[in-house]
Amino acid sequence: MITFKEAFQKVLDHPLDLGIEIVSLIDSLNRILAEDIFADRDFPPFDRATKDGIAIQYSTLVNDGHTFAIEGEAAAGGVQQVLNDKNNCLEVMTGAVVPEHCDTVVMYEHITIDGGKVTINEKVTKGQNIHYQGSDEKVGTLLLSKGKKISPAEIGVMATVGKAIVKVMGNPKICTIATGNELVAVNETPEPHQIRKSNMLTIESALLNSKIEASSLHLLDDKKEIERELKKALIENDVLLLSGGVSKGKFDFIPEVMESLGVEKVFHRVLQRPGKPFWFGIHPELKTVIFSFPGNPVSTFANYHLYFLPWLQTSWQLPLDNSYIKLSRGIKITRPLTRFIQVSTEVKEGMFWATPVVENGSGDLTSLAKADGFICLEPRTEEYEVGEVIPFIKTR
Ligand SMILES: Nc1nc2c(c(=O)[nH]1)N[C@H]1C(S)=C(S)[C@@H](COP(=O)(O)OP(=O)(O)OC[C@H]3O[C@@H](n4cnc5c(N)ncnc54)[C@H](O)[C@@H]3O)O[C@H]1N2
Ligand code: MOO
Repeated sequence: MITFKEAFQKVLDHPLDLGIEIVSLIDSLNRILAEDIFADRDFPPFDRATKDGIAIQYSTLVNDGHTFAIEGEAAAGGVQQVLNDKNNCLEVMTGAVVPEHCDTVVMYEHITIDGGKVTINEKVTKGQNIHYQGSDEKVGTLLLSKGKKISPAEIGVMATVGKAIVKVMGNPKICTIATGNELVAVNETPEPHQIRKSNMLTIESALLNSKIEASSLHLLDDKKEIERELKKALIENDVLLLSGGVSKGKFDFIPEVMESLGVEKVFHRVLQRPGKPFWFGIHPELKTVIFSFPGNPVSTFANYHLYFLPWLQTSWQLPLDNSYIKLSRGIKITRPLTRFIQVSTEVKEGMFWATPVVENGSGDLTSLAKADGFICLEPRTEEYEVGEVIPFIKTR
């Protein structure tokens, strides 16, 4: 059996080229940007008034007690106005182009208007209340780099530079496959010996967090059916995510069927808990990548986060996330398995701390809802101490 570190590396050694997709701006949310985004003009694109009030020429203020006649008004969305007489002012609205010959804006709260004449009541600084053209970014500046995850903030930036369509990293075509005769649909009432299938809905919803829509299959423990369905699935998809049927049971057909269909086993079984009977392979001609996770719900969930998500990051040519957390309780981990322990997290004195959740093994799927992630503990002779900083895999 190989170690977790070896298995992890082998998975990362088999990335797929997922290409690039072109999507509408709004559909790019939560996708990975596949192009650099530049400023198409100066930001802001003109000297912009930042207050509602009047625009004046500052030099006029040297005459104490000067009052300004109102020449007209400048509204946001209107072309630039011109102040004809420097002794006058123009009313100006936030977002309007600062009128020609004006260099200062005074807000309404600081002036009095009486009979069409304006008196300024507060000290004025030359240039106040103007957001100067190009003071945020100059035309041609790189605003967003390829590889960035697109959040609503990036959508706003791309909208302002006129990106109606966006290049994003391609998604793999994925089929999630549940196996086992004991499984019934969520809307069915299980017989006493049956359970509802939950693993693949967990995985399908996790994929939606990465904006990937997957198809799904349920295979009964019938070798012929498994063979027939997997053959099709291997051709039609880039990735298969399976759950169940990979340990030692008489009906655990997945590894042998995969190999009979020409899938190359990269490894089977890893020195880890949960998730030990994980089977990973690739079809050398079809290039399909197969993650066959152990069926216990915590094992499927753990291995999705431990292996599939880093594989996806690598296929998208992104760096891997490395998170660490402090341990709130001492733990002893003996050889030979790497342990992934479900923890809840809390912030104390500005640091994140992890506390193991109460759980009942890898079949206890209710424990998933108590945890914020897994801590990764390698076996070692000394106990892990309170306050020790350890790797953390976030799951929410
Ligand atoms: N003799 C051995 N037995 C087992 C070993 C072993 O090394 N030797 N490993 C154990 C470990 S660890 C795990 S994990 C499981 C994994 O077994 P399989 O991958 O073959 O999974 P199944 O037997 O099909 O299912 C296990 C368990 O999970 C439930 N399950 C399966 N699919 C779903 C689903 N889609 N939704 C909800 N629950 C699901 C299934 O009903 C079983 O209870 O093997 C141990 N045995
Ligand atoms: O993969 Mo198993 O998770 O150790 O129950």
